[in-house]
Amino acid sequence: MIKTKNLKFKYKRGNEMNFPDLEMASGEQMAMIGDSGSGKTTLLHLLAGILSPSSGEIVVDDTNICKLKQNKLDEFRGKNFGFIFQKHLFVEDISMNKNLLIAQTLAGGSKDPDYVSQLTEQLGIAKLVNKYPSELSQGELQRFSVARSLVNKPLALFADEPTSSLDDNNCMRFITLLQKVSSEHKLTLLIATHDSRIKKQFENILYLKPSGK
Ligand SMILES: Nc1ncnc2c1ncn2[C@@H]1O[C@H](COP(=O)(O)OP(=O)(O)OP(=O)(O)O)[C@@H](O)[C@H]1O
Repeated sequence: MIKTKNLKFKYKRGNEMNFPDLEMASGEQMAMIGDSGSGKTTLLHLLAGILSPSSGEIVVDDTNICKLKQNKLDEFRGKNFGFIFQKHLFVEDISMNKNLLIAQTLAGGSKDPDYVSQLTEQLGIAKLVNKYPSELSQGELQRFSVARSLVNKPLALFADEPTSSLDDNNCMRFITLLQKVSSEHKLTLLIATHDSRIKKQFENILYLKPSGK
């Protein structure tokens, strides 16, 4: 469960943003829609504990993450959240398999090659694990991004504009993949987007108005 209350945030040189309260049950899927500048990335970063709110609460299951000290917050984030961004950044001079394995150790856990194999099988990229990032297509890298977001068995997956550079077919294919992964792994899924094609794929939508109000 992810729940926010009276969340406010202000960048050093910006206006205060007020965010609508959010409540997502475990495994729920939601799209966050808003124009450019409405605060989608900011809200995702607040939920993920990358930014701290100026006031308000963010509760994930029984933990108010705003009250965690930095090292505990980093640990909580690594264990419980997966991220997918528009650009898929991987370490260029190691194989995809190693990229996935370091994502496990960076989050403070130990390497679990069996789970990595299981995920790459499930996502149809098992044959590509010994390739390097520069040898893969954007679509393949995107699947590896999904694999990487799942390697630590998170509770929630946050995706920031994951489809804005995709054509219609690939957009729908990717959203369907994220929804399938979310259902199979019982992951809470929140996708931030201004891509109107995504809207009809979700029953639950959080609308952000400019400046978060
Ligand atoms: N580091 C920063 N310092 C100051 N203002 C910022 C910073 N990052 C974002 N902003 C401002 O905060 C507001 C919300 O930005 P945010 O990136 O969250 O919006 P968004 O809805 O994700 O936009 P987009 O769809 O264009 O990615 C915008 O007005 C933006 O200019």
